[in-house]
Amino acid sequence: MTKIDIFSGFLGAGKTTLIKKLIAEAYAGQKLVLIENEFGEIGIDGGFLKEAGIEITEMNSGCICCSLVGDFREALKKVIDQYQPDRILIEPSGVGKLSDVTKAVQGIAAERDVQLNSFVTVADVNKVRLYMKNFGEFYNDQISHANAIILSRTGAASEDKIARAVAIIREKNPEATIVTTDWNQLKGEQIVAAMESKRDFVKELLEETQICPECGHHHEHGEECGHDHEHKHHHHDHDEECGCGHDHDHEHHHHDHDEECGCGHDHDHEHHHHDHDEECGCGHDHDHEHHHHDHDGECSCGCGHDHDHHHHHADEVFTSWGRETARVFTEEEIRTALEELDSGKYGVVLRAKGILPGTNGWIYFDHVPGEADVRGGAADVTGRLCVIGSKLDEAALEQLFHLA
Ligand SMILES: Nc1nc2c(ncn2[C@@H]2O[C@H](COP(=O)(O)OP(=O)(O)OP(=O)(O)O)[C@@H](O)[C@H]2O)c(=O)[nH]1
Repeated sequence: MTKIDIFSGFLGAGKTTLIKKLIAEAYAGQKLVLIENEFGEIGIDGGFLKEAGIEITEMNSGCICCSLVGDFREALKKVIDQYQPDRILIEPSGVGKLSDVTKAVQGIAAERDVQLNSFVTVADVNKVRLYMKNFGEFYNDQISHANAIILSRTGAASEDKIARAVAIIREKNPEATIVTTDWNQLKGEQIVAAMESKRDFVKELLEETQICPECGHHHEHGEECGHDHEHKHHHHDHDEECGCGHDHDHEHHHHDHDEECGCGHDHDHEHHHHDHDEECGCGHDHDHEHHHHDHDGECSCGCGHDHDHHHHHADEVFTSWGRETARVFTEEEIRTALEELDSGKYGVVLRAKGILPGTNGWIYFDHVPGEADVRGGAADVTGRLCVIGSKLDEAALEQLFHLA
């Protein structure tokens, strides 16, 4: 039996950072395979764990949920047959839709002995609102399909910022565990436990005090309840309890997705039809009040493609620019270039990373809007850099990095 864990999350959210932590602290001693799908043509993350004996399958030049979906299934099967690992960690590209990835993985369950263990989304606490607004089609899919959402960068965020991020995430996903604590304060095992199950404090307390959750009376251990609890209203979808506190007979054994409960309370059925308030994802701030693009109308999203209503593939909205180069850079040059990326002159830059020869040793860098990390590292076979975003101006990027 191989467990499969999916780590989704938008560009630069912290997926790789989290996976590294879990491998070091929680998965020690297990036979692991990591399947990484980078959106950019040039794989840069690969290699970081090779020394640690982790098997890595890199899938670049496309999205495992769009153009590479067939290849992805084959790669999964091959990895299972070849290594019989305890766990397969899947890191989809930052612009992959989690629902597409889980579908692809579910297809495997019929053919191989696998357990779909967790679907996690890593979200940068500082960017939840922005990305939801500008890239909602992709972002909200990742948020709403996760069984746990792990916020990154909370160590430096205010209590208020964290609370606001949680509130808007909750609108899209009422069920998931949301990890709000700074990862540095948590052991890998604690994060894995949160990914795999949701703690229900009410249930735990009731069990501890031996209060019957059905009738609210105290029963001695092992004692039958004796009350007539035939009103089991398993009729809010997905085992959801009504929670409205009324003793009403739920005869209507199943609310369909859009059907109102009728008990007059505001139950949030949002997870049945997220589509309504989803953004187009093309990066424009337009209000989609009436469900997406009109069915028989032209697509108004402005991306100029003749595509299926409200379903963009990542490569219709996002592009990547990458180069391999032997050019030697100064650290100063890199820092200045990364600052420039936020100016808007190069398109909407969402992520940049690189490993480049430098005048004082090799330079490694990571960039997300408003945040650049430039550091030293080991020499590589050649220099590589990659920029991902929407409406990138490639000629301007070439000039910025003096690669024209
Ligand atoms: N301070 C801080 N930095 C973080 C945290 N998580 C990620 N980062 C930084 O953010 C950058 C991107 O992190 P990655 O782990 O590479 O993000 P990713 O989601 O794998 O990114 P993609 O490669 O775009 O898929 C790196 O510079 C990390 O060091 C965090 O919790 N706190």
